[in-house]
Amino acid sequence: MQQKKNLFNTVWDLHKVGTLESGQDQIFIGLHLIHEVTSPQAFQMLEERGLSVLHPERTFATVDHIVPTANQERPFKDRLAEEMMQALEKNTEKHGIEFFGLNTDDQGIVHIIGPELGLTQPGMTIACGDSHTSTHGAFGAIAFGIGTSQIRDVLATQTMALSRPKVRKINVTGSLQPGVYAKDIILRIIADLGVNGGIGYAYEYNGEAIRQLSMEERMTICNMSIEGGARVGYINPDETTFAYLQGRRYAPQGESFERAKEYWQQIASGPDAEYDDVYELDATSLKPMVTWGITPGQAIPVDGRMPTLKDIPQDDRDIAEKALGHMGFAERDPILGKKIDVAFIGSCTNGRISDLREAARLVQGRTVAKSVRAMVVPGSKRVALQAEREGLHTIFQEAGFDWRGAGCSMCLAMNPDKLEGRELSASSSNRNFVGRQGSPKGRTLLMSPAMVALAAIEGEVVDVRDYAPQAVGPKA
Ligand SMILES: CC(C)[C@H](C(=O)O)[C@@H](O)C(=O)O
Ligand code: SF4
Repeated sequence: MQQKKNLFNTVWDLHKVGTLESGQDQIFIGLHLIHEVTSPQAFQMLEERGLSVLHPERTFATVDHIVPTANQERPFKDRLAEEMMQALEKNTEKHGIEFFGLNTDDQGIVHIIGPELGLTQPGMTIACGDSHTSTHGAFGAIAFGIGTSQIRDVLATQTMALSRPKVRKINVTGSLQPGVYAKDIILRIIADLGVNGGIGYAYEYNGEAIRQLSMEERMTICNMSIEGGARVGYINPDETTFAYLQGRRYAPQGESFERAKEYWQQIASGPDAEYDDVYELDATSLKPMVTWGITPGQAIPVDGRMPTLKDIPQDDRDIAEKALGHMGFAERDPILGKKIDVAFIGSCTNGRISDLREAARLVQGRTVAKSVRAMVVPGSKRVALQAEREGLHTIFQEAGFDWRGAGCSMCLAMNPDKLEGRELSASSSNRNFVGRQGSPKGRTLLMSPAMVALAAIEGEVVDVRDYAPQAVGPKA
């Protein structure tokens, strides 16, 4: 392995089958994950051409987006949801693809269960018909969100055509202060570089602050790469990665684990690896971040104020004006103290066990404000079961949160969980687009799950650093 190559280029070159006439590379895909929303049309395309799935043993399916989180009785009340579910059941059965359905403990949001099951491993190429596939990069895999025709290509050939992106190293130095989390790192990066700043790039997150993060925190960061325009985001594998993977169902076992580990160590970017661009960020100076607008890049520190339109570069001014209009906020408004109606803890960004533990710790012994509808939706069945073993569900329920079944839920409201009217929600998810949480007039403030938990209690945006600051801190 060449010392100067970064992980991205090493893994790309190892999976390159050839160069196509178009100039794109044909890349072998080691792991293909599918869900109910984007796969039915791809299977239909195979059908129309009389093709079969080339490597069903490299393809795994789950159901997440349309899953009702309260009543999961079949048939689902929503006819379209039931159709999507049936299509996935039929397609996986017909092609011999493993399906982690609602009747198993393995079901959950695709980006949560891949890592949980040890399917996601360093050095892999991973594809899934879902933009947040970048999450899997947290393990030192290169993982691409793909569209329907690419799902078809991967099903039929286990390869797809891709143009090689450039690689930007995002070097996060220092250490996070108490009350500042992985979510705040990525919201800051997107605010700084812009929602389009990463187009044409893969982001390598590196530096002391990243090395200190747990795997779950690393996933939060890689998950939102796509919100910054980078289709791929990754972190070099290290001892934290290996410890997480050891013993997981699909991870190599025993001696093969040791061999794999040696290999995984070799592919990591070396100290003199080269990049197309480098961006520096100091973690020590970061504060809890909250979005005030309608793109994940429109975020400010919790003690900050919304921008003045004339100070915003022309390119961003129109969307900022639209954002203030939609949100019903004014220039220079503080974000602190904004009254919320709904609190949502969940999603593939922040619906893992460590997120729930931290939220529960802050909620314990407190009560949700009367004006707030609050819910916790574990990202997977396994997260739900673990939380229940630890009694977290009781803490949430006693405080007045709704404790739900696993799925995407109000992250995008393709199920019955939706905002109503102009409701303002504090949400641990990744997108605050207009209408994202199910109501065209609905409004979303993105923040860390700890901040959502406290907003639920107080009925308004508060600063997590003001709550038992000595006890608040990044998760171990
Ligand atoms: C439904 C799916 C295609 C979509 C995505 O690609 O990300 C969804 O998961 C989302 O978060 O908006
Ligand atoms: S939780 Fe949200 S972002 Fe993640 S896959 Fe589901 S809908 Fe997409």
